[in-house]
Amino acid sequence: MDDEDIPLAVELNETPGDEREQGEDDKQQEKTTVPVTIVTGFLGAGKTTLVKHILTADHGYRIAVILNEYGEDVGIESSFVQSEQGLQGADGGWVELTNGCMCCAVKSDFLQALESLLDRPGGRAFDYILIETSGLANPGPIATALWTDAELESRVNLDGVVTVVDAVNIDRQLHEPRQQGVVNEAQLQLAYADIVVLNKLDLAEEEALVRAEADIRAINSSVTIVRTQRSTVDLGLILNRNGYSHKGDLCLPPIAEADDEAEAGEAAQGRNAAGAASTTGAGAGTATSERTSTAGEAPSGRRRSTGVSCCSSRAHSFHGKSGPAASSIAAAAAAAVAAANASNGGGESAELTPSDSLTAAPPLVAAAVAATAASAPSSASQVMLAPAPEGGVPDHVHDSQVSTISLHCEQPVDLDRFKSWVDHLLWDRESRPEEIYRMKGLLSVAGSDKKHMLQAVYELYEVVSGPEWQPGEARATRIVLIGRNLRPSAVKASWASFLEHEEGGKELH
Ligand SMILES: Nc1nc2c(ncn2[C@@H]2O[C@H](COP(=O)(O)OP(=O)(O)OP(=O)(O)O)[C@@H](O)[C@H]2O)c(=O)[nH]1
Repeated sequence: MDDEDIPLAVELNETPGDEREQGEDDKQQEKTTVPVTIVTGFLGAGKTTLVKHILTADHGYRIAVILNEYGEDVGIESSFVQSEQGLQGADGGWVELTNGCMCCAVKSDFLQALESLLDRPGGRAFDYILIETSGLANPGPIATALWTDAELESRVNLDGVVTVVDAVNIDRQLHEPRQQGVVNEAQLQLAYADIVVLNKLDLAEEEALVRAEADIRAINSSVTIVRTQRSTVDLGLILNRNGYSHKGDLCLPPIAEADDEAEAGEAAQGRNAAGAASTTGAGAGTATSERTSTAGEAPSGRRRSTGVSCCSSRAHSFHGKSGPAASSIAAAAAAAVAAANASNGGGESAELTPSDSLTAAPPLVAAAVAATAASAPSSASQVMLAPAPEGGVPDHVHDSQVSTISLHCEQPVDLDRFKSWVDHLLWDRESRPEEIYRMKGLLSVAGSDKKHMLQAVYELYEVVSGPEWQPGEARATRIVLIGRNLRPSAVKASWASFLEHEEGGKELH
């Protein structure tokens, strides 16, 4: 034997009989079950872009995709996915795409969608399942459920967790402190990752990419990281990883087995999908957006404010604390983070308190969408979002909470005016408390028969035109905003004022 060869402690052909039988049983079971990959990642990282890539790539699989959609507005993005892929007919929420793949958009109940998929008449006419979580979701509960639900487990096998990371924004996302007892979701998503797709290479400097990789490894040192643009990843790296094929020898942090924890996770999942996943600590966020009236052009042709500074700070470590009521899922994430702490040895950064991230959900701020048109201003000069009143955030928004606001109108919008409205909303932030993480919208644009899609991630946004509206399809504009310190009345008032000047009067929902 060459000196450099590492001797094997156990010869490969010496596997004891029992173990071999067990291994064969496992393999047999895997053959008869359908692999499931969970695609997670923070808001706007590129999860849906990855799903679209998978749905259109030449892999020969018939893939069923369960897409997450925000709160009340199921359908904004899936409407585009379906139109791009060709719609063949809907069945119980499931839509068959022309390439043999299927997709279904749900608000939060992934497991119910999974069951409905597995129970479809005609059997399992697909050989792979993808589940895309909400950008604010902790992927732990769904991973846990796939492991612990006996009924499901006999029909599917968890193949892996793919976490998509926005290379431009990961720094601020990871270092946003949360209220005591709540784990930052971006950190959890990394803690559970088997593979990280470090996306948006075209927008990030090499230095930022290296920093991002170091931060990712500080949380999850064993994860594989692949750099991508437009989430275009070699599918061999993310599908059929068999990451969980040897039970009891997980490459993930250990996952809870108790039913009650799965239920707690379900609650958390629903809460997240409803758009009010967590509360955050005061003063959170390192995002900086200088006030500017000049739009710059991002490399992709997107609009962004010229004064935006991304990836401005680098924290050197995370401080894990475990608490008495720690769920094992939270503890698992904490363990991953704590391991990073140990290796980093301290330093200044956000406080992380992972002890009870899955305990009682905070009050849903989504209810804030109940703000009424009565608060709408009457003059065009008030289209702008008002600054925060003296003394900080108004009382109807709890400080630092993440929430969702939905906007809607029936009449077509003027595209240029709409963009000006978005410019203002995202860029003119001086003295306003709102921090908008994400916007998505399906637009009905005046003078166009095509659907338009608004996509915004922090300050960067684009509006792209897509397929034509189908005959009989209700043309309307729907927008969702997710962010922190959102003041529904101010946002709704701004929207109402924008609509007031659109032809056909205004309509506010
Ligand atoms: N420039 C650039 N834009 C990208 C890249 N990947 C995705 N995007 C854009 O980023 C925006 C968000 O992408 P999505 O795939 O919708 O992100 P997501 O993670 O599904 O977002 P949520 O569902 O809101 O959490 C879209 O406008 C994409 O076109 C990339 O590599 N480069």
